[in-house]
Amino acid sequence: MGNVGLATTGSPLSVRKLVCGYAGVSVLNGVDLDLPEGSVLGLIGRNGVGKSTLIRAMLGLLEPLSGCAEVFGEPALKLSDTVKARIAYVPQQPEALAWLTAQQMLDYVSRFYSRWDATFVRTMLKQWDIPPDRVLAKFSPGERQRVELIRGLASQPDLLVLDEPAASLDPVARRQLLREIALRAGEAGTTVLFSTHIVSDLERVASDVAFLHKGSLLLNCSVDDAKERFGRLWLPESAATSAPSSARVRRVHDDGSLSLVVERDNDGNWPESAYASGARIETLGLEDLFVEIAG
Ligand SMILES: Nc1ncnc2c1ncn2[C@@H]1O[C@H](COP(=O)(O)OP(=O)(O)OP(=O)(O)O)[C@@H](O)[C@H]1O
Repeated sequence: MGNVGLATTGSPLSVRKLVCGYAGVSVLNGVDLDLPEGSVLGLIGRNGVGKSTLIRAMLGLLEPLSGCAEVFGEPALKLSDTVKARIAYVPQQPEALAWLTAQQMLDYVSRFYSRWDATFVRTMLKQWDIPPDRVLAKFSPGERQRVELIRGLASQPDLLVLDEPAASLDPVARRQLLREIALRAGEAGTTVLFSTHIVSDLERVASDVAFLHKGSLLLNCSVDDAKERFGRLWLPESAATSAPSSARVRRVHDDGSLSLVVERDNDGNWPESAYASGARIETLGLEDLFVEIAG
C-alpha cells in the first residue's frame, strides 16, 4: 500500500513558470507549484479561471506555452509507464470508454495497475448503487462520476488528482468521498490534488490550499495558515489615512470608514493601523477570504 518500497524521486507534482493558453488567449501566466508528498492540496478559484488547465498541464495532458511540469521528477510530457501507473486522474467530465459497461471498463483498466483493489471496487459499486452491467454512456453525470472515482481509488495511486470530484455528487456520496480521501492520505500517504468550488469540502480534508486567480496563484499555503494569516480590518474615518497600502482589498463605506483585507507579517503581527484607536480586526474564514479577494 501507499509509497512503501517505491523509489521516489522528486515531488509528486511540480510546475515552474507555467504559461498556458488556448488560441492566443492566455489562461495561466507563470504558475509555480510544488506538491509535497502526502499533502492534500485543494485548488480553488472561480469558474473559468484555469483550474482544469493547470491540472492537465501538470499531468502532461496539455502542452504549456512555456515553463515546465514534472511528476515524480519526470517531465510531465514524457512520463514513463512506471510513473503513469502511480497516478490516478479523474477528470471533471469523464468521457473515455463510454461504450463499455461499468464492470467492463473497470476490468479493462485493472490490467494496468499492479495494486488494483478488486474488493474495494465490489464494495463501492454496491455502496454507491452502480449497476455494473449498465453502459457508461447511459449513466447520469453523478453516477458516471462515481464510477470514475471508484476507478481512480481502486488503483491505489501514490498521486490522486481529482478535478471537481464533488461537482455531481449528492451530499452523502460527497461525504463518503471526502472520508475516503482523508483515509488514503492518512493511512497510505497518498498525495492528493483536488479542485473544488466548495470551500467547506476543502476545509474538511485539505492540508494545503492554492488559490488561482487571474492566471496566477494568489495564495499557496497550509489551510491553517490561510485561516490565521488574514483578517478584515475595520478603520473609522479618523484612522483611514493610516490604512496599509499592502491591503489586498479595500472598501470605503458611506460613513467614511474603511474595511480592508490585511495579512499578518512574519512575526504574526497585524499592520500597525490595526492598533489605531477605534480600529477593529476580525478573522476571516476561508470562504470570506476567497469571496473578498476574487469578488
Ligand atoms: N480546449 C479549449 N479551447 C479553448 N479554450 C479553452 C479550452 N479549454 C478551456 N478553455 C478556456 O480556458 C479558460 C480556463 O478553463 P478551465 O476549464 O481550465 O477553467 P476552470 O477553472 O477549470 O473552470 P470551471 O471551474 O468552470 O470548471 C476558460 O476561459 C475556458 O473557456
